[in-house]
Amino acid sequence: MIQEPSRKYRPISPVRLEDRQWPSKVISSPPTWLSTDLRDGNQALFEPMNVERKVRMFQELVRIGFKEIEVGFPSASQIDYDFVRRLIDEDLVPDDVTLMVITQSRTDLIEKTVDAVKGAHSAIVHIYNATAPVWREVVFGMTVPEMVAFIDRHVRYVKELTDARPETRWTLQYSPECFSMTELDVSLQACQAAIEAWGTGPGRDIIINLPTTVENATPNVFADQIEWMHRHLTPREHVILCVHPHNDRGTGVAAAELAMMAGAQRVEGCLFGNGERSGNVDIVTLALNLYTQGVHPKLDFSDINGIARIAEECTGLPIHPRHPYVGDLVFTAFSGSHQDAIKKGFAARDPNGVWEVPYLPIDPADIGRTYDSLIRVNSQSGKGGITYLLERERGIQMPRRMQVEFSSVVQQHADASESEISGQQLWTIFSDTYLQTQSEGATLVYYGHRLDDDGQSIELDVSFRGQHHRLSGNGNGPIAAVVDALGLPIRIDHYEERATSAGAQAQALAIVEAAWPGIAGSAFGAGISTNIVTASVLAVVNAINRLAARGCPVMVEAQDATA
Ligand SMILES: CC(=O)SCCNC(=O)CCNC(=O)[C@H](O)C(C)(C)COP(=O)(O)OP(=O)(O)OC[C@H]1O[C@@H](n2cnc3c(N)ncnc32)[C@H](O)[C@@H]1OP(=O)(O)O
Ligand SMILES: CC(C)C(=O)C(=O)O
Ligand SMILES: [Mg+2]
Repeated sequence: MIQEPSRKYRPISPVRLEDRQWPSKVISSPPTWLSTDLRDGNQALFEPMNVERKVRMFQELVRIGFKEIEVGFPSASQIDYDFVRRLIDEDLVPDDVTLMVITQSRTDLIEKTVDAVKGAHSAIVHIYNATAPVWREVVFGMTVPEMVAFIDRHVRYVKELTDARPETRWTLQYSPECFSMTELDVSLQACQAAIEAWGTGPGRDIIINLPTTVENATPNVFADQIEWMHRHLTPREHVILCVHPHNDRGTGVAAAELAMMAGAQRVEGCLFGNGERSGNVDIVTLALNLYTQGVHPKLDFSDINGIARIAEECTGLPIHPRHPYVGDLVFTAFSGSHQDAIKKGFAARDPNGVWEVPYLPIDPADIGRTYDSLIRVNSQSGKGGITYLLERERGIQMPRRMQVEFSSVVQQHADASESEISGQQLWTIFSDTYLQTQSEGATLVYYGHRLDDDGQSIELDVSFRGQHHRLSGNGNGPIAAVVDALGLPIRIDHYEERATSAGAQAQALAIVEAAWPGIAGSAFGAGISTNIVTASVLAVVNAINRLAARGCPVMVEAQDATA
């Protein structure tokens, strides 16, 4: 990089528009969408689509709900020409869908283009020429008046050819390529030339398409340019004002949104931002941005993953995991405070109310995404996410203090492994920590019990240090009876039991927090069984084993030793 980029790069001049209106406008209805996946998108691929892939993409675009689709540059390539013919000849174009075909302003190419859509019920012929100073001077060698005459001549030629084919409903689209780099008065002259040559008026609309062929300014400048054109184009009521943003500065979506606020009625772009260089504007993001503001985009992204897979297959380009709305990770929170807030948001959610789940701009279910990957665990995660995942995967609900304790155990594993902890690994850690507690030399092992009918006295079979013991105890419930039978000075600070699944074969999860007088802190233990008393006994035994691991002097005295 050079030290003084101002020697090499020029900032764009701001538009003099003191009374600009767009900043206080709100987008309340969707634009007309045009997909250029099969043209601008296609001309940007390592390997352009063959006819089969184009048909597949076309059918997907129709399914999504696009009513205007730019299908190619038929005068430039035989594949494009054959593809357009196939759509028409095989009657693959629904009645409410209009094909658009692009051509340079050259008579031979215009002829072939109009010919390519022969027999279509409706068609848009898209004609363009670059209008910005460098192109005028370097590429075309034309003055502004010469360029205006050039546009007039070629639009009249399109009109002549299309007027001769009244069986098709024709619309003209004119694009001053590189509009955002062109002086506004020159763009206006170019567009007015096209508007007049086309005979625009009642029953004969024209689409004026204003591109950021190469995005070159902040989106507010583009919005000013659009509002300026919106105010000056005439007859405005017969002009469909369209924008075609690219994404060279990474602000294609913002440019399109501000342009809609500034008067654009139609937007051209590609699925997932495919397109030349850094892409055309991403129509999926734009549409779902509208949706999350309560405006239905009139495009259907209910199965966004399915659409993504087809787009990837047709273009050969993978979608980034962080791509808005569709990326594999965009509904995933790894970080602790986000996980905590999402978990609480879901718990507090009114299924029929307004969507207000923290950190989730959209309900993933609305676009066919599951809640499965919402929360994933790594070293950045906290108790909220960990407990959410365990509850979702295994139906395990932990009391708050146990959540705190368990999250630090998981944290150690995540730090040590330096990788993500899956739901299965989380379960293994939970199980090793609370269900299969083993401690050197002093491990209690549960073998069985018999509880009397009123649930107040128990006979317990355990082994300790290799010796089997049959112990008996009494209490005002099974837990108290177990503690009594063991004859240990433990205090039960917390006990809870709940089913981890529904149905007759449901497993009960018992959780016990036990403390040993004189030893700081407490220990949790858990037990899982289809029998609720077994689950409770296991939970007590596991809590004791964890206390023993901390140095509590556990000793089980035989009352009635068995062989
Ligand atoms: C920003 C965009 O996305 S615009 C779309 C761009 N897409 C494409 O160009 C893909 C398809 N294009 C092609 O395959 C080829 O350009 C073709 C087949 C159309 C034409 O090929 P060629 O006749 O060999 O011309 P070439 O590609 O070199 O184009 C340059 C010529 O076209 C002229 N030209 C460029 N754009 C235009 C235009 N919009 N209208 C009229 N002439 C134009 C140039 O001035 C140059 O003319 P010159 O030869 O007299 O100097
Ligand atoms: C042909 C035009 C509209 C284009 O694709 C562009 O300028 O980006
Ligand atoms: Mg383009």
